[in-house]
Amino acid sequence: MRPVCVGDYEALAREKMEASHWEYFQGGSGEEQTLRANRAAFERVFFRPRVLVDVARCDMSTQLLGTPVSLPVGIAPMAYHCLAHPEGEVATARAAGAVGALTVVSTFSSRKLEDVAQGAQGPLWLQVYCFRRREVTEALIRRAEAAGYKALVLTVDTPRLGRRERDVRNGFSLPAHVRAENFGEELVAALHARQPGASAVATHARETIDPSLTWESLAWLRSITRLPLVLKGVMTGEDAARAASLGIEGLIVSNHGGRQLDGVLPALDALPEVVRAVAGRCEVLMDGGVRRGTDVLKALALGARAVLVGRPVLWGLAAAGPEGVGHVLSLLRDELELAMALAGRPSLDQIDSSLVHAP
Ligand SMILES: Cc1cc2nc3c(=O)[nH]c(=O)nc-3n(C[C@H](O)[C@H](O)[C@H](O)COP(=O)(O)O)c2cc1C
Ligand SMILES: CCCCC(=O)C(=O)O
Repeated sequence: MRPVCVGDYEALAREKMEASHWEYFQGGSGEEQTLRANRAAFERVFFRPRVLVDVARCDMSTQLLGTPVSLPVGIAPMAYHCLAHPEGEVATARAAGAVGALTVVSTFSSRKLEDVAQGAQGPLWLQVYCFRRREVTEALIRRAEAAGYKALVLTVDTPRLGRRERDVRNGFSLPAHVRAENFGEELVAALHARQPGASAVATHARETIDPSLTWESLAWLRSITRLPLVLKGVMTGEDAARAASLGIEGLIVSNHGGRQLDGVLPALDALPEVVRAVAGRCEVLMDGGVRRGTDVLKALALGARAVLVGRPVLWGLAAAGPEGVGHVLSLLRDELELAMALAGRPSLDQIDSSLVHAP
């Protein structure tokens, strides 16, 4: 039977994938406390629906940093889609574009960012990791500008990689046919070096990503690009207020899908304090554990302008290629539309905290 909800794709994807690649996708860090908590947080929030509202038409379209999108659900930046499907990020972005959804492409995409842009009909942002070698980051940003990417998403929760014990046990490394295609050979060789008892992705991150990045470094980023900046991985009101005061255009409340600091608050629980702290000065998105249209509605009610979805997109891609990605996004869109109708909130501007009873 065709999957009826996003979760149905999980088992289908698992059957198609090599076990250690699957574990890289699925895993979190440490005890995976935060990974589980991201999901559990949605179960603690309940709706307060209004009735006798005309819901004959529900409008989900909005703008994200000036980019029109047809739904407030986009694709989170994830490395190495080619582990799921040979067309990788090209297939993902094409499918997202077909439903009018935003795709955030990872620094570590397994297809060149230019090739992803060429195949996509929808809006693209580029996620950036800041390298120790600044010229590598700068060159990446220049290419993103030339290829028409509309914003940069700087990931700030990854000075090093979290310890993902599944990857450590598997001695995870990239197979030869899956490459970090945005970079030349010398920069990515370590990703393919198999070491028992170590994750090659973690070793590589330690060698390449700049762990000394600070708030002061943002001025450098600003000086080399005019694209709007989004910080991904902000989890406190303190950091959110600082970002807003620096004029950062967007924040993504995220704990990296439970893959970085284990024991961090679920992203949904951190959302309200971030929204409060920025007080409308930047656009706030969230990711982590979104698996249902009702999850999207809860995040919007708690102040997110939009959500990003991570692993379910890879499940769709592994199980059924671009059609699978398109189906995952349309399931979320249709579930959100139904939830808005049943909640008596036919447009996004009618969704606010009065819609939820949060603990
Ligand atoms: C396989 C995988 C690879 C990821 N790669 C990146 C990445 O390259 N850059 C980044 O900022 N976040 C990365 N993330 C984190 C996602 O952007 C996102 O924060 C997280 O997956 C959201 O949680 P969810 O998977 O529960 O939806 C990755 C996540 C996964 C599962
Ligand atoms: C160096 C980062 C690798 C991709 C990533 O962010 C992840 O696996 O979560």
